[in-house]
This record gives sequence, structure tokens and C-alpha cells, in this order.
Amino acid sequence: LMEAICDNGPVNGTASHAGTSGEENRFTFSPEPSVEDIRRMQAEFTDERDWNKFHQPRNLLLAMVGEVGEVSELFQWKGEVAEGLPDWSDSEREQLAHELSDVFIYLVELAEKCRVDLPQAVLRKMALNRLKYPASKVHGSAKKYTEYKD
Ligand SMILES: Nc1ccn([C@H]2C[C@H](O)[C@@H](COP(=O)(O)OP(=O)(O)OP(=O)(O)O)O2)c(=O)n1
Repeated sequence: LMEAICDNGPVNGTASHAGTSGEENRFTFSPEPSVEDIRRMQAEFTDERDWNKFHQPRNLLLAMVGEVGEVSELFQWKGEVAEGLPDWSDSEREQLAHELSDVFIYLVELAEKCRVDLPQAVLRKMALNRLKYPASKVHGSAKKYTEYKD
């Protein structure tokens, strides 16, 4: 069904990949929609269908994990995949965009239904991550924080 609809707006990222040869690709997301925009749009989608009765936290978690599985399917048996997915077709890239979006949509709704203000929670968690992994201490090493002896 999702493949049949395929009414894609402008695809950001295409432009940032165009015309670069060898040099590092700069890639950024579009500034919109915000996470709050996405929360509201999904809430409207759910309300319009009277689907809130199905969208309890545990169901949303299972739905999200199911979509993570669909992302995994796209990478399955491909071996190592380089940044930018240079060997992937446009159709594969679009499928990936769909599945990552499904994961994100369910994540945002799960956070909403658990009353977690996700953008602010991310800021708090990143602050904790910086404290746990000071750049000066861990530069170039991927050891878990428990492996560092002060
Ligand atoms: N009860 C539901 C069913 C769907 N969706 C929305 C959120 C997801 O973005 C998308 C998921 O739709 P499908 O369950 O049809 O999954 P796919 O789009 O991945 O289809 P398929 O499983 O056929 O690949 O639709 C939702 O909010 N609540």
C-alpha cells in the first residue's frame, strides 16, 4: 500500500548528494516538520480513524519494533553497507525512507502516550552522554564507559 501511494514531497538529501565527487558529503535534515508537528499529525491520523483504542504504549512499542524489523530486512544479506548507500537503487532508498519513518512515527507516538517530551528528553540524555564520555578521554575509542579506569 505504501508503495502505491508514494506521493513524496521534495526529498531533502538528494540535493546535498548532488554534484559532489570524492569530497565529504554534507548532509542535513530539513528543519521542518518539527517533532511536535509529527506528534500532532500522527495524533490527527489516529483520532480520525478512532484508532486510539489500539494505540496503548505496549502496542505502539510492538508496532515500532516490528517496523525496526522491516528496516533490518532491507539490510539483510547485503554485507557491509557504506555511508550514503552508494549501491542502493532509488526504489530501495525510498523503501528505507518509508520504514525509518514508520519507526519514527511510532516512536514519537509512544513517547507522547508515555508523556515523555521527546525533544527535551533527548537534550537531557545528550548532556548525560557528554558527561559520561568526555571527548578528551575517549577520543577515537569505542570502549564502553565501564571499561575506562578514570
Ligand atoms: N494501527 C495503525 C496502523 C498503521 N499506522 C500507521 C503508522 C505507520 O507509519 C504505518 C504502518 O502501516 P502498516 O502497519 O500498514 O505497515 P507498513 O506501511 O510498513 O506496511 P507493510 O507492513 O505492508 O510493509 O501506518 C498507525 O498509526 N496505526
